[in-house]
Amino acid sequence: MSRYPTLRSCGYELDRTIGTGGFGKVKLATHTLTGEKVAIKIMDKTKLGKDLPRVKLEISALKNLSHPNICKLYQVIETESHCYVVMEYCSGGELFDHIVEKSRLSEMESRMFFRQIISAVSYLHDSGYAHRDLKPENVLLDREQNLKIIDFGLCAKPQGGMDSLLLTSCGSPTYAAPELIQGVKYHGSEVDIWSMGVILYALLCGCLPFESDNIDELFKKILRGKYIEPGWLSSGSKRLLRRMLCVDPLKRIRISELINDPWVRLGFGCPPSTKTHDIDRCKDMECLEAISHHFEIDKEIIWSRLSKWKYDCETATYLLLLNKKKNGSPLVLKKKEVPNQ
Ligand SMILES: O=C(Nc1ccc2c(c1)CCNCC2)c1ccc(-c2cn[nH]c2)cc1OCc1ccccc1
Repeated sequence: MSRYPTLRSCGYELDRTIGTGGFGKVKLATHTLTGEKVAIKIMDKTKLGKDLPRVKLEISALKNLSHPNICKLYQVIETESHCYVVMEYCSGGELFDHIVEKSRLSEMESRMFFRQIISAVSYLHDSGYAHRDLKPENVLLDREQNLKIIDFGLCAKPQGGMDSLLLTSCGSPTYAAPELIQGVKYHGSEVDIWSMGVILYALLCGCLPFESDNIDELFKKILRGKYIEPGWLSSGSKRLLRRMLCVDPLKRIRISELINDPWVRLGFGCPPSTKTHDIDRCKDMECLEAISHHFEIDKEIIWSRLSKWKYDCETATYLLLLNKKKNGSPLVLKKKEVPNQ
């Protein structure tokens, strides 16, 4: 008997566990109706304690965000004891493991990944959010090596907009900006730029710019902002890293400059895409037709419910059908097996 009967009754067949963290675990699963694979974050609410607000924050942020490089939310299922968050399947695993596997990436491969991060973070900031915990472990890859940012449990949506200051010291020290670890007021967008600089360094160098087993030593290194520039770095890479890993947030490169930086545009001739029209929020008649046919309900009635974006089983089915369409798979919904009498 499945340990999570709720998920089975909500139309998911669970597979193995692929990640565990402070929040709980992540299991692979298949959405029965569409046959699409998903990742389900399973959290025991009774054990979350102080982390419960982080989970709520991540869910509310993900409900407002729709971008090709941000891990998609499909459905949220809550019971008395558990919270299940059904997410996009990212079978390429962590960017971190990809870097370790190749020891370091070429400048062009680094640029290919880094442009996707710029695209996602630019969209995130334009939507009024700061991630505040950007690190290679929070960047996954899908099977086509498209990059997906995860874990918005520390993101912030400053009340007064992105120009207002934050104070909470959070995130992983290794990737945290000087002003964040100093406990002074900071701009969320500026700390994200610093963390992106640490990620770019990891991509190009295969190691981290600031490391120490001793937290005080680590803080000193970050506050000094001095790091090794390996001989293989091009002058363009070195210049960009210096502009991102700039201790003074006022002198640090801004996302608007980053988008148009010559290193970022090299070989592409254009800046990374910044605007994303919410393809997932568009009314797709083929997907609506497939759902309408399967449930024998009028398309307009289905759309009137879907357009409330409740992230329930109907939202999941619609978004996963959009996925199937994007992958060129037939838009067929599986008939529910009638248990043998
Ligand atoms: O689909 C996900 N992961 C995933 C799926 C398939 C495979 C692998 C990995 C690699 C291992 N070999 C098998 C293939 C996957 C999707 C979303 C999320 C997720 C979204 N918000 N939070 C977590 C987590 C996921 O992962 C587990 C994990 C990966 C890195 C840190 C922590 C957990």
